[in-house]
Parts: sequence; structure tokens; C-alpha cells
Amino acid sequence: MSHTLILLRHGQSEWNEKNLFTGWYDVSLTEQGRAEASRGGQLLAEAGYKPEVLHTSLLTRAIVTANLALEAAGRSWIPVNRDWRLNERHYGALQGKDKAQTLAEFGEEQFMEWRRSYDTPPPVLDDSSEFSQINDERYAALGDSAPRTECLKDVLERMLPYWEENIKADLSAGKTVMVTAHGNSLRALVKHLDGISDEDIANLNIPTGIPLVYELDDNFQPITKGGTYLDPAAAADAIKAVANQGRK
Ligand SMILES: O=C(O)[C@@H](CO)OP(=O)(O)O
Repeated sequence: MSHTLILLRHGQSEWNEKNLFTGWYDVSLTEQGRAEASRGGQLLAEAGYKPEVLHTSLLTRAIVTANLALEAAGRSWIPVNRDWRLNERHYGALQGKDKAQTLAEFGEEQFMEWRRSYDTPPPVLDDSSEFSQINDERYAALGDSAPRTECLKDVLERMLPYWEENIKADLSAGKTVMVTAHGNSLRALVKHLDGISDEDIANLNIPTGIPLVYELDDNFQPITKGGTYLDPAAAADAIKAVANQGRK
């Protein structure tokens, strides 16, 4: 039996538009982001996909994207699970910083190390920062283990238990699963699914608002490596734009 997994990165957020490192900071979608989310749902409906259960992060931009996409697909009624393990990577002390300014200040190598290396986290974010989530009630259960910065490896390690215990369980039950999450939490999941090396994952970028569909075999291995974007031409352009963020 094959399994259908739909990955959807949230639509353009207010801080994507402003070119700021976002991480766990909770921002809303722009009008463009809302339109991308609805179009993502239309693409699903046109291709005949019917999500039966939704998993999202605890961040508004993913939640609103899922709501808009499911509404457009006529599937607003499906059960929902939300978990911090699907959150964007905590961007540490870079949260709230301008990407172009950070590139200019620290140079290409350090900038890319922080953005795309597998195992180098940015400096930790101080709990007293206006960009900290340390007193946010939605993470209260994490206590002192709540992250103050994360590299992609950290994201993979905290996301995998959720994949194993929650998402795979729904897929095993024969459900079409939609996961609405973030650039880096989805990069971590795709790295795991496609077996991408620690080096090569630096070159993988995920566009906003375009569904990426994986058909998985009995062993949860992708039948088509890399999955299938429902609008491949738009995805290719948007992937380039994400890769080039921070550059004029
Ligand atoms: O700022 C962020 O949280 C992420 C996603 O928007 O950015 P980047 O693509 O630079 O990892």
C-alpha cells in the first residue's frame, strides 16, 4: 500500500516580505501569502488530492495557511493536530535581524553557515530579547528545555519523534496526510525522506505555498525522490528566490 503525504510551506509571511530572520517569532501572512495559501488548496483540489488529516506547527503563519488551503480545497472539516515539533527552526540571535544587513555585516560564508549548514546554530537568543519566545504560554510544557537557537540537525532531532509517532501513524492508517509547516522544518523532513546528505541539504530550498506531494511505499520511502510540486514552474522560480534571500 502506498501512502500520500502533502507538504505545504506557509505562504509569504510579513517577515518574509521584509526579509527578516523569523524562526519562532509569530508573524502573520501578507495578502500575497494568503493568496498563495488559497491557491495551494486549489492546486490540491484540481489534482484530486483530498487531505484527511492535518498536522501543523504552533505558529500562526502555518495555521492560517492550512486553514486557507483547506477551505479552498473544500476540506476545512478534517481533524487537526498541532505540535511545536513542526515549528520553524529557532533562529537564535538572528531572529528579527535583516537578512541583507546580516550578510553585509558578517560576509557570505558566515551568513550561509548560519542559514544552511547542517550543524552550526546561530548564537543563542537572550531570554530578555523582544524576539524571545521563552515566556510564550504555548511552549510552557517545554520548560527550560525550550530552544534558544537551533541548527537544522536540532530541528531534525526534535521533529523525527513527531514524524515517527504521529504522522506515520496516520499514513499507516491509510489517511492522506497534509503537513503545513516551515522552510526549515520541511527541509528537515525532506532530508529524512529522501536520504539527503548533511552537505547536500544546504542546497535544498522550499518555496512558500506550493504543495509538494510524496507518494511513499510500504517502508515510507519516496516512490519519486524529491516528491512532486503541483506547480513545478512556479516552484522552480520561488526556490531560486528563497536561495537568494539577503542578496539584492
Ligand atoms: O527566517 C526564517 O525563519 C527562515 C524561513 O523564512 O529563513 P531562511 O530561509 O533564511 O532559513
